[in-house]
Amino acid sequence: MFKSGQFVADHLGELRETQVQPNGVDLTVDAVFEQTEPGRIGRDGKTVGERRELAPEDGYYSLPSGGYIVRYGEQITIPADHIGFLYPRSSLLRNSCMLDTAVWDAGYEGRGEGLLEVFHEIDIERGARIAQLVFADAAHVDSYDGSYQGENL
Ligand SMILES: O=c1ccn([C@H]2C[C@H](O)[C@@H](COP(=O)(O)OP(=O)(O)OP(=O)(O)O)O2)c(=O)[nH]1
Repeated sequence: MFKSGQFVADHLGELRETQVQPNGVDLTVDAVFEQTEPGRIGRDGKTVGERRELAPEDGYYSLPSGGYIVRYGEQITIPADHIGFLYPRSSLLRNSCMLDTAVWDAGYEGRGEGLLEVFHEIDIERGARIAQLVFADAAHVDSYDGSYQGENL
């Protein structure tokens, strides 16, 4: 079963009232990066490629078509017995953009990241809402203890 937006809000850091939605919590964009060097994914390990942080102009990121890594502004905790899913705000889709996300594991804590795909140039204000995080009940073996634990805190 999916949880209410208020339940999700109770597991996040400081939020604006407008971020709490009926079924989840809207996440904001805190930083945008462009990858500059290749990463590497092997059978036993991985590295994340170098990236450079973009500077907003007058508070806005003007993004030409391409792929960007975004860091969310909220401090996230995925509680035990739950799993998190993140969806793009539909206004992104309606503007020819997409946010790609992975599984948010029980026990994860941090300020996570996602891949913003821009198919048509868009202006996004730093701090604007771009995604919605929802929680569902989930059975799990152990809790998240990977290399991204505690990231960006
Ligand atoms: O879109 C997403 C999805 C998840 N996460 C966070 C929460 C998740 O629990 C953690 C690790 O994700 P995953 O398990 O997919 O990472 P991995 O590539 O398997 O690395 P590791 O084995 O170090 O965890 O990253 C994000 O920041 N963005």
